[in-house]
Amino acid sequence: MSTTPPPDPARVTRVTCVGAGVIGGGWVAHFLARGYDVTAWDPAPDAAGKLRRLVDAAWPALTQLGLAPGASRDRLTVAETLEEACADAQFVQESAPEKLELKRELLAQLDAATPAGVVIASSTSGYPMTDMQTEAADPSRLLVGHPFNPPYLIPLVEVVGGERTDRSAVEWASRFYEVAGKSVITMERELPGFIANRLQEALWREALHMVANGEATVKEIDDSITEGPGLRWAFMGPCLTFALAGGEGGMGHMLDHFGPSLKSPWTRLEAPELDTALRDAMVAGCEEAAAGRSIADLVAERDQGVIDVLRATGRLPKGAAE
Ligand SMILES: NC(=O)C1=CN([C@@H]2O[C@H](COP(=O)(O)OP(=O)(O)OC[C@H]3O[C@@H](n4cnc5c(N)ncnc54)[C@H](O)[C@@H]3O)[C@@H](O)[C@H]2O)C=CC1
Ligand SMILES: C[N+](C)(C)CC(=O)CC(=O)[O-]
Repeated sequence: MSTTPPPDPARVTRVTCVGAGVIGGGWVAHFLARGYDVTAWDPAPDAAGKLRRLVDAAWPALTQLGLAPGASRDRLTVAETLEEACADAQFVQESAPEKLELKRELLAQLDAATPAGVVIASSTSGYPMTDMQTEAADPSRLLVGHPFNPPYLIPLVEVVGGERTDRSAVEWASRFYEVAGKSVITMERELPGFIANRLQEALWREALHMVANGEATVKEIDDSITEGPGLRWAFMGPCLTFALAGGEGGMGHMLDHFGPSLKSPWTRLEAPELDTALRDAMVAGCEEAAAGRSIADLVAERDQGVIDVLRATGRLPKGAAE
């Protein structure tokens, strides 16, 4: 780790976001709404216009949630080069495409361009930092800060370092994200898919299986969650809700009762083949489930839904309009 200490997490005013697609753009919107100066860089020729459209689409939801004092879309700068974007960064969030080689090279470039001691986080949805920090001169400040879509509304960030990450960088990032309004899980060790994606992957694998085998439609799969367990999961996780399935006997009775019958589903599950037929069936199923709503309509519907759930469960950020 560099001997230059990073700034106090509570005193950070400038954040750099590298990669400005769905997630990078979502991070930009989040940090702007929390009152930071944000510099973004993305190599795509149309990146600036796309980013500003994404921030504009997110702003009504963020305004409804309550903006931090001084928060403004005017505090976004789109840099011409990666070096310019990182030159005076106090924190860097990388959200480039999920390709291991690209991440390795990009993180090394970011490390070279960012002031010593400043922490650099990757939004990767699954690569362990140990596999991504191989090319950087100072891997000790590189870590994963895995967000959930959209980062400007879903509170969770999973923070985890790699084998060559300094523990102090992990602690710094966890504290910084908390100050920036996120809900943080700091993981002690690397797990493929971290915690939440590992769970989502199990669900997703079975959804694809059912569509591939013609056992359920996309709409039935989605309705089975939104009309069923999803209602509970917004405020009580899968373990505690299943403890209630054991009645007064709680989790002990639940496991004694249902454990033996779960052995078969736990052991028969395999990865489905993601062939063209399955890809096309998923795309057609989602179009049918969208029932004429555009992606922009669905984004607005999702954003309002998340805000309503946060409000209903008493988790609106401080200062949000009731
Ligand atoms: N889409 C999602 O729901 C989530 C994605 N993530 C992670 O976030 C990261 C970004 O994913 P998305 O935003 O979905 O992808 P995206 O495809 O929407 O955006 C990626 C952006 O990176 C830019 N880019 C391409 N090469 C680059 C480079 N060398 N340096 C910097 N930027 C570059 C592209 O122009 C594009 O704007 C990935 O690591 C992904 O795993 C994490 C959580 C959720
Ligand atoms: C689809 N995804 C694996 C990239 C999703 C995530 O990583 C988290 C999320 O937003 O659910």
